[in-house]
Amino acid sequence: MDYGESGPRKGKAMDQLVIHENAALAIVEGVVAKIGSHVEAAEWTAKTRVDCEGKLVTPGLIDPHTHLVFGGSREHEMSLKQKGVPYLEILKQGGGILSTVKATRNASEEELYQKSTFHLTRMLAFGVTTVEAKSGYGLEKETELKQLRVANKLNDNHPVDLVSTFLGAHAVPEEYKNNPEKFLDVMESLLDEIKSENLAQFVDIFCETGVFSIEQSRHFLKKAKAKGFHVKIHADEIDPLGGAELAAELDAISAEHLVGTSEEGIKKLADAKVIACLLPGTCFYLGKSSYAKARKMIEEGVAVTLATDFNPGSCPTENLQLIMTFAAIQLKMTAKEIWNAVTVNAAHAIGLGDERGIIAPLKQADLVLWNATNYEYIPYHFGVNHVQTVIKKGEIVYEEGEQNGESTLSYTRS
Ligand SMILES: N=CN[C@@H](CCC(=O)O)C(=O)O
Ligand SMILES: [Zn+2]
Repeated sequence: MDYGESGPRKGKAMDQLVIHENAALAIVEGVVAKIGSHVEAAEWTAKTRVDCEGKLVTPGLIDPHTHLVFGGSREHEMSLKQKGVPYLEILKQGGGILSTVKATRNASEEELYQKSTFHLTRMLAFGVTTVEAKSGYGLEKETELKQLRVANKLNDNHPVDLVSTFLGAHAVPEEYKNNPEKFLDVMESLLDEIKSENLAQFVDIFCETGVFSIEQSRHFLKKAKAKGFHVKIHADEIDPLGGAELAAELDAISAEHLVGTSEEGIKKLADAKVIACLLPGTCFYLGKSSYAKARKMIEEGVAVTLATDFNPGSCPTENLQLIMTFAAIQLKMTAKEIWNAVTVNAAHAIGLGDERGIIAPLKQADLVLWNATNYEYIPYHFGVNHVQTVIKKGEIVYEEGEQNGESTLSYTRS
């Protein structure tokens, strides 16, 4: 991808932050109008003032990889995992993704909408103001479109903005288990309708042993590109098949997981300017001992972003702050690299880098006021929520509650 001059941060630039001390900012009509000192701000006229004294304020967090809309849950898989049954074996036996497919097919659009609202509101409480949401638990026309419609409706009604990704190629359903190519043809046949109704901005595929091969993924994603979609790939998550190399070949906007990616694959990602979307929460939850080689990626000049991968199987958490800690401990990323990963680079990974992800004049006023004095504190003190206030397009949409230490949550959208 060509991002021009103001693209994602990479290499040494990933380890730099612009920090304004004792600063104030003015918001007009949902965008940042100016940044000045708190002394200057005393002269500004404002309808509403938010006191941030002594506190950290950052851009709203952006979660660029989630599977937000799904039916059911998979807590019954925990004991299988504990017995050492591998993730792909559970899938092969008709569980895993396929069990969520059954629950999602059986859920009404309204049920999915209510359930996704609950998860999305929790993400907002953790400081997330923009989310990417994938389909992929339908694996048939009706349910895939149902999932995408739910995500689009959430984008219309919920304060958090959503971008949608069509992941119809997430697994081979039982009906096509002996003919995955035919199944991909069916998913390909949905692309025109998805495009014309603007139901998704991206197309993704799970390129993995026992799911879709490199050849099948190349064929499918080329068709999506020909229809005008940007593409993403679940690449090298379990087995190093060469998904990163394919992402580079296809000029994907991002490649996801990349746990087993080779050094050659990393170089190709850097050359092709594919953003590496790393998901350390998934490695943690699958009990893996190896994680994506973030240090090597940053050294080679790959722009890295981080996401929850929120889904009912391999990473059931809405908490992007927790992922920031995993990135520090397991990926050895610095606090500055982590903040760039979950803000500006995440925005670029979902095509919104021009308008959000940093605090600067004319950028969308999506902000988080933290119960912390400095940016290093958030990945350091883990497992709790540090958010005090979330501002979305200049409006307060979440405030930590004061009663009994519990959070209260309010959101309206004008
Ligand atoms: N690996 C493929 N898809 C998801 C998991 C989906 C699931 O297990 O339900 C992922 O990115 O980890
Ligand atoms: Zn995923």
